[in-house]
Amino acid sequence: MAQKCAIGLISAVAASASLSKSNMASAAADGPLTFSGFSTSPPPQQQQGSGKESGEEESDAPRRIRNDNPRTGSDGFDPEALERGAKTVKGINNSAHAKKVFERIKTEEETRQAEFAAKAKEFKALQAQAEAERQRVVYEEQKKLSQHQAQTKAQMARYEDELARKRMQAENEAQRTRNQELVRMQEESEIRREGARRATEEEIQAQRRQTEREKAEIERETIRVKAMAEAEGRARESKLSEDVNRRMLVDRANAEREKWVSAINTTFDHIGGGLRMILTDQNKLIVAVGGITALAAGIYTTREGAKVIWSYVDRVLGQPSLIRESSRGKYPWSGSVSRALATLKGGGKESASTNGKGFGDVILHPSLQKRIEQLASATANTKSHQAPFRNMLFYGPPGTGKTMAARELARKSGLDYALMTGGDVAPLGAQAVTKIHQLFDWSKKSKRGLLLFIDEADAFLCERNKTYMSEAQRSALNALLFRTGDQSKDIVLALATNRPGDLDSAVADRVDETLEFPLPGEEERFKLLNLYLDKYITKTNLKKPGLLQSLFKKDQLKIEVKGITEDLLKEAAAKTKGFSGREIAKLMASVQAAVYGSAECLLDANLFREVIDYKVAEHQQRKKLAGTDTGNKK
Ligand SMILES: Nc1ncnc2c1ncn2[C@@H]1O[C@H](COP(=O)(O)OP(=O)(O)OP(=O)(O)O)[C@@H](O)[C@H]1O
Repeated sequence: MAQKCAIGLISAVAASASLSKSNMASAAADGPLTFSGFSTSPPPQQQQGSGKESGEEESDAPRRIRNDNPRTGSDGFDPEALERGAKTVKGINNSAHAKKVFERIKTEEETRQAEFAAKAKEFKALQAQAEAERQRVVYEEQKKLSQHQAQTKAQMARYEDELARKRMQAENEAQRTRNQELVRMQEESEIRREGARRATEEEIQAQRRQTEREKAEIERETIRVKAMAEAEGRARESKLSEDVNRRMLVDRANAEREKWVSAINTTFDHIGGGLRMILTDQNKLIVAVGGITALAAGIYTTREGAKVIWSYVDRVLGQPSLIRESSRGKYPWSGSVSRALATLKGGGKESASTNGKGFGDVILHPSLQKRIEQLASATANTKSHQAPFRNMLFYGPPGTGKTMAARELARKSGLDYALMTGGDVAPLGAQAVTKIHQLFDWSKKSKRGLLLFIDEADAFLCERNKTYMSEAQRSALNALLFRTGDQSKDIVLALATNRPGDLDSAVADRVDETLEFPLPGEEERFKLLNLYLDKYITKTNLKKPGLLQSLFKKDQLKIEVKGITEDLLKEAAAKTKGFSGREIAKLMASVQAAVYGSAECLLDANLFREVIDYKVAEHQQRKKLAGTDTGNKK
């Protein structure tokens, strides 16, 4: 029995020990270790803080009795618990169901052990979970940290980039400012250099101009002196030859006079004898007086009758007085006579200017020339188709070839042409209207059709309400407007003016084609210079002297031409900018005069240049004067 009891006690102690062990394990997990079963002196705060645990233990373990006065030995061991255990064991031992109790206790103990194992497992799972959680948190923290670090790094990079950009901008700005400063300095130095260059150039040019002016002055003076000397020489020469001629003439006249005196004396001797015979015979006297009277009356009557008949013929068939020039000639037959003479002269061949090809001696801009040619062929076709003619207006500066072009147009179109000047109408006064009608009647008689060219048309056909226009002039204009009211199949009206704006609006309304004649361009000036060089210099050498010239005058001077090249003519064409065709023709006439004025009758490059320069200076001067004039008028 005692043995059993001991065993029970031992197992109780073991159970307590195992309980204490499991308690220790749980306490290790939960917090500070509690040893409620065999606690010697539990710390007061632990007892207070673990109230619930002690409560739980109260429900699970046998109830413990509070010992306020523990009997502890010198070594600190309190045997009371052991005693209590022994008592309990004794109680259990005394019980009839001790075995059952033990078994129950064992079962409970096993259950509790299992529970503890489950709890430990659960605890381990929780611990693993907590570990995983901790790891996740650590990972997240690390992730956040790395993100933060990456952000910081990116910010740092951005900031550095920003700084670098700003630094670069600042550097660029500084560089640009430096460059601008440099450019400004360069520009200033360039301007200074340019100013100095210009000043030098202007000085050189002024000097050159001064030299040229002096040279031109000297040249002009030389030409003047030369011309004067030449003129003086010629005058002296002609005076000498005049004296010789006069003497010869006097001798010849004396001889003639003597011849005539002797002839008259002989005649008078005969007449005196005859008269004496008549006067002595009365019958003969009567016959002689009657015969002489009848002869005088016959002569007078014939002369007066012829005058009357001629004036009638002239009025009916003759050319109106307003016409200055005409291809028809003064009388209807004179056109064909002159044409026949021309044919005979030319041996049946037509000259280059009248052969229908080319454009005669008129040099025009190619486009204008083409237009005139087209107009000529259109006019020719108009006539052949019996359609009405188209009137034309030529306008442009003076001396640009308007009249010449009108003549060529008429020639090419196969029409007759007649030329009148607007300025001739005003002096006719009250006669003007009759003359205009006469002119149109005469024009209508042309079988080939007639191109009536009115030069300086603005003098006659200007605006009708101008105050200075006379009544006669207004009537003449009205007469012309009346005659040109309808489109004509006989007359082409070609008007030429330098001031197209002055024409009466009714006149402008009658115009179908308007052609502008501008000043010749460089190419045209070159051609004009060539043409007039040919006309005034080269061809004069080929001209045969006339009969009178060969009888009475000494041999014509031959002009020698040296060094007048195409380049020289081109140079002259460039210099003569602003010259009209007429001015160029006159310029070449001046060249001819200068050649005749020279001792050797030689035209070389120097003389040619001299005259050109002189004429160009003259032209500039004239233009300047005209400018001042117009300025003053304004
Ligand atoms: N285009 C030209 N081609 C050849 N010679 C010309 C030309 N223009 C003018 N001339 C010369 O000038 C002279 C005058 O020409 P024209 O009478 O045709 O001029 P215009 O224009 O009718 O002048 P204006 O308006 O003064 O009457 C001609 O005789 C000729 O020597």
